Amino acid sequence: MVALDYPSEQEANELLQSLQGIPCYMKVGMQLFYAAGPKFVERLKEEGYKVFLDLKLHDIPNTVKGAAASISRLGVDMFNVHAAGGTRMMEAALEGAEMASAGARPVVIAVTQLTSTNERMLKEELGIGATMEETVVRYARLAGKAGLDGVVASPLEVVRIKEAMGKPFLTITPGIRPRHAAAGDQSRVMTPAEALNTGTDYMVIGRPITAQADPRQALESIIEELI
Ligand SMILES: O=c1ccn([C@@H]2O[C@H](COP(=O)(O)O)[C@@H](O)[C@H]2O)c(=O)[nH]1
Repeated sequence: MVALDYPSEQEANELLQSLQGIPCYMKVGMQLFYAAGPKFVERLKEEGYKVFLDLKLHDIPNTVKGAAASISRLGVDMFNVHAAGGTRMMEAALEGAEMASAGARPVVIAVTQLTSTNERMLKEELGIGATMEETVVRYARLAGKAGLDGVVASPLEVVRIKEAMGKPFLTITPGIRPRHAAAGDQSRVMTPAEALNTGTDYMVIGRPITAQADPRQALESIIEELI
């Protein structure tokens, strides 16, 4: 999955042009969605892209249900909520998605702990006494209980999530960094090859592709590393 983190539709278009013909999911996050709006998402779908709308819903259940319905009407393939919203909120997301989709609803997943969070932040800032792995697995269990299809986590937690939830429960993993790439604000990272070995279902990759002088070449070299 390529993270289209751009401030405008025009810049996203340039990236789409440069990656033409390479089959990958396009992830639209808050930056681009708030700039380009639902129309851009609809256009991606019309052009045949698989779309993950990464808006990380987190609100009271009734509001999330409505937002999930609006998102589902855009025809996206996947969207997410924060597991920290609790099981009732996650169930409401699913209800909204089902209500708005005739037949196949989008895949609905939950963010566990952001991949920018490290163990120190977990303990000292968030006041969570459990380890990162325990916390992520706890959120994965909540998401599974609510009927969601999977979670967003770092590749470091995939093996434990799959052990706890079974293989069909999806893992979507940002925090992917090729060996010489800067980690930036990401704390829990793995290389693409290491992440593949964990059995993750989808890798989300942004700046190691989008911030490079030649994004196509950057993506091709990541794919080569994986085959
Ligand atoms: O825990 C999370 C949840 C979402 N993300 C998103 O993934 C991409 C990662 O981009 P990079 O440039 O490869 O760091 C970005 O859109 C985040 O919003 C995440 O990183 N961690």
